[in-house]
Amino acid sequence: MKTYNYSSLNSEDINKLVLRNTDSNNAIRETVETIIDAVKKDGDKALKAFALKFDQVDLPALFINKEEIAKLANSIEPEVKKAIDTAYQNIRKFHETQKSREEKTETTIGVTCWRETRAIEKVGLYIPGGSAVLPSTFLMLGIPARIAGCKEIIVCSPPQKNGSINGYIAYVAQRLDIEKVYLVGGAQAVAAMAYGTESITKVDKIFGPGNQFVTMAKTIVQSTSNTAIDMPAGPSEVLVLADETAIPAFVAADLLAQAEHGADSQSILVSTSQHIIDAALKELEKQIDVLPRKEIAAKAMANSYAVLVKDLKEGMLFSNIYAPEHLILASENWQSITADIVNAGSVFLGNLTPESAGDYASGTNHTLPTSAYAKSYSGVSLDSFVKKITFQHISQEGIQNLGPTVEILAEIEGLQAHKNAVTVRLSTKN
Ligand SMILES: NC(=O)c1ccc[n+]([C@@H]2O[C@H](COP(=O)([O-])OP(=O)(O)OC[C@H]3O[C@@H](n4cnc5c(N)ncnc54)[C@H](O)[C@@H]3O)[C@@H](O)[C@H]2O)c1
Ligand SMILES: N[C@H](CO)Cc1c[nH]c[nH+]1
Ligand SMILES: [Zn+2]
Repeated sequence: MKTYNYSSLNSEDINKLVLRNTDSNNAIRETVETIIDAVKKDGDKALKAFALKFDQVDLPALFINKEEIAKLANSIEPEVKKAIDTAYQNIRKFHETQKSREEKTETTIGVTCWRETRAIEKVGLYIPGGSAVLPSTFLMLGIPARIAGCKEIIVCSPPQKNGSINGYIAYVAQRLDIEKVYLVGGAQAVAAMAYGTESITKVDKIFGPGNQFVTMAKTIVQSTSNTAIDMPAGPSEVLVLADETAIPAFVAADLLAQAEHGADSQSILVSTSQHIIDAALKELEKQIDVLPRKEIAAKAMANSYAVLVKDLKEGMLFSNIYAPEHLILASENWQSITADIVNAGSVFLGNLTPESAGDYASGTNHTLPTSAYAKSYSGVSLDSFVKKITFQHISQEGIQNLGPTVEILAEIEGLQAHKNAVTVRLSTKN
């Protein structure tokens, strides 16, 4: 892994360094556009053809129904059920705290304004299942969707080689009371949920992470259909900011945890200490050797780097430009620097807080913005599944009070009909 010295980098170097290798990938865009067009034209037939092409599965049916879900869910080990239940409870507890109720405000005499929350009616959840099946992502998306009260929840996940879903996905589906899981992956799943097919309902908003094909498809459909997306949540990434109080074995483990997601993942180490960088890289060589997904992790690490900085403040400057999906503060001094965090999807504080805890079971959501989108997007939360509608009521006293102001403003914009809508009320006493 290459090490850069922050003091010898100019701003152009830094801007190049923080670019993800997934950015502006025209080949992927072309592939995805072709897939979207085929789904729009041929619906379910295209979905089956893509399952054969990309997942090597000849699907007799496009979905697994409730009875099949129950059978598969029954087959899983009791200790896994217990672990899923624990994660479910913690994620539910944290997301329940996000329910908010806003006060009504009288902005001026007789004029009352407020907002009310309504669930998005139809949502589509994408559960990745290419190189690893992620039931944890199903929990992260399904729990807030249920708390919000979404009426229809469509779930798509790539078919496994046996043309089904695994028992862990089925158990989560059962816990969330999901009727069907569609055996559709990749860009074609996103297109199906954005445009609808014979068997998949068009949804109002699509949620979920995925590989470059999934993320590109989400980016395209949000501007070509009236279906919204949560955010671009692509290949996983982590930035570990470590000082001399970091523990090299922990740092190495955290870098590898995100690297094993995919060859296009990225793990960045920023440290105030050359000794910590050297020791963490040595540890990494040891730890990577025993990983079942070591080839994938090695490719991701080849696409990663370290940066030597003079202190935590300088490290945070770099981190804010990189805007990582996950930021780990591997330091006993983490309290001294949290106020400087501006851009990050989710933050893990101190040497004993592994990022994996947030991936699975601490309670926070693991569906997070990647590729520097943490500069402008938040991760998935209860808010992602609701809309906030504004309301207002104006009384007799209120229209007399506010009306003249509206009349003047409408006048200067040359919008006479707007002005009249007030004037007719001012002249009519109820
Ligand atoms: N940002 C987040 O919050 C977050 C959370 C979890 C996972 N992730 C990321 O999600 C990703 C999951 O990726 P994955 O590949 O394992 O699963 P995936 O489900 O996203 O993608 C698998 C699908 O991709 C399609 N595909 C594969 N090769 C293709 C090709 N050549 N052309 C067109 N389509 C093709 C297939 O339809 C396949 O079913 C990883 O990169 C992981 O890092 C991100
Ligand atoms: N780290 C991923 C988000 O980038 C989420 C995940 C799911 N399973 C394990 N990890
Ligand atoms: Zn992970």
